[in-house]
Amino acid sequence: MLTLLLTKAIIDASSALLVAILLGTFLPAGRTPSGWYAQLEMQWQAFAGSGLSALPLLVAVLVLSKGVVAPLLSVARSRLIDAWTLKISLSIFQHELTRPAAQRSNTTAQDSNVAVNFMAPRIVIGTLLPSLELLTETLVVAVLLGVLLALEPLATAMLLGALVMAAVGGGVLSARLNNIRETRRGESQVLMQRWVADSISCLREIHLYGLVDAVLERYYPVAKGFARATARERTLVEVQSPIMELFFLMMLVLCVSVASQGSGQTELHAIALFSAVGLRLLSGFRRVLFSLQTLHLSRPYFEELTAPDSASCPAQAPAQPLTAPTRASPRPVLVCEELQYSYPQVSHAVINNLNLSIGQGEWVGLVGESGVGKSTLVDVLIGERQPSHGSLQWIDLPVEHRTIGYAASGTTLIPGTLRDNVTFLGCSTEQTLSEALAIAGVDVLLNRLPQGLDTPMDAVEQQLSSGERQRIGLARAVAHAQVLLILDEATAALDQVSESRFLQALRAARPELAVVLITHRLTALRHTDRNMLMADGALTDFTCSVEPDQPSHFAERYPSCI
Ligand SMILES: Nc1ncnc2c1ncn2[C@@H]1O[C@H](COP(=O)(O)OP(=O)(O)OP(=O)(O)O)[C@@H](O)[C@H]1O
Repeated sequence: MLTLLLTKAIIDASSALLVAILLGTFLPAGRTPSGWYAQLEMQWQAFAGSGLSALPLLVAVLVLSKGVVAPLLSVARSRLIDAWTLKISLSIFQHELTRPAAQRSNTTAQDSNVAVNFMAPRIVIGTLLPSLELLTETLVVAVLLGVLLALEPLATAMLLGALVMAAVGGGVLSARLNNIRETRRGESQVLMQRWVADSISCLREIHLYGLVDAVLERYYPVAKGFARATARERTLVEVQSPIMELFFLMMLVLCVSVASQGSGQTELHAIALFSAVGLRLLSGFRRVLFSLQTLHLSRPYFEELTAPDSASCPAQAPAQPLTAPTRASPRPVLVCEELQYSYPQVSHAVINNLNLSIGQGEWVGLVGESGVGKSTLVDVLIGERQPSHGSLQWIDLPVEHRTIGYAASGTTLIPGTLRDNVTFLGCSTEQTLSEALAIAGVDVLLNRLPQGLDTPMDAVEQQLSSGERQRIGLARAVAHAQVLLILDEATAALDQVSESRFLQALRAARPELAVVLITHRLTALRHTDRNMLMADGALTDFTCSVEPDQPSHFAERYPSCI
């Protein structure tokens, strides 16, 4: 990259000199013979032969370098940026996907965290590149300018005239290019942002179902499209820049040649030389400012990237040794003993001395006041958070987390079809898929969709009710659950009859499945085998005879749970 930039800077600087020489050829014959330009001209004649006119050659070299070579170098540079953007984007996304919950900030997917990550590739590219450019271009321009300033004083309204003309022409060109790039880049930008935001909203599912690689694979073409669009945008800008400079220089040539006719001035060539190099200086300053701006913008992101805890993901905790089950019947699949968990920077433990055993096919209801720690417990159960104390043992499970299905109250739909959203980039069989759809009651929605399972969700997402959306989330969880299904207020958007139907259908179709049902709704507890109440970080057995028409018992005892 540095070589490319240096080559381009040298081409630009040489072009400026070439223009100055070209301008010299238009000047009146009465220029000072001892002047530096006359000396230069003599040397050229000695080198090229007196009969050979330098003019066509100089014009050809100038047009070739500014009009062809410089844009080509810009295209090559954009290709490199393309590769960088893609690589940085993927690594940031992978980092975000694999970072343990404890290291994640509290911001949600829609918040600045994602926005910062999304902006990162552009910020990084926009920072590194101008910094390198500064290095090469300001060096060349500063040297040239120093020499020319020593030779001649500043002058001329002609330069201003040329600048005005270039600015007007450039404004028109920029407006047209802006329109083109805005529409092309906008699409991939929206899709990429959506992928990152949605994936971060679904992190629990992605981790549980072991889908980090699958998500990255799907994200790859999106990121590639974005990288290409970004590179294309930069290419347009970069190609525009030398063309604009050429335009400006041509204007300058015109102005000087017209003004010098019969004027008798002898040093116009110096003005021209100064102007040509001055142009480079102007663009150099512009890039210095741009670089400073982007460095300023990107500083918070670099600080986050270089923070000690973001360097890498710690290795997954080794599997706990299997011990004898503590309950004989039903056969336990999960046993937790004396679990403890505190959030960083929070003094009290959200989970404190918590014991829980879940048997195969057993349904456990989990109730408790809002904010008591139910979702935190789920995070600990599914391995998103590591307990600070106690043991958590999965019995006889070869791959401990991929056998758990999980659904929460909110369902994030990922870009793709309904099928993609239920299989969730995994490889569920048609039978598992249709069974999950039927249990969750998505089959009704399915009949309404124009392309059935292959209907792109983008097209119909706005038309889905919150209950229909939740059914898709439930189907996703059921399709992935093999041993345990965790429903964290996952039926809250369904009416009670629909919720009851779903739970009955689930029990009938998947009797082997253990279920943890977290709910604030009393009637759901009719479907569980036993219930636990969470309070002060621990669980206590909770028995209540809950009838649909007699909710008062539970409500009176624990009014805040309803
Ligand atoms: N990332 C976090 N950092 C610090 N504290 C947190 C974090 N996430 C949750 N908490 C706090 O931990 C406690 C338990 O939160 P949790 O979401 O587990 O409760 P909950 O029982 O699931 O609540 P609800 O029924 O409202 O969903 C709350 O006091 C909450 O403010």
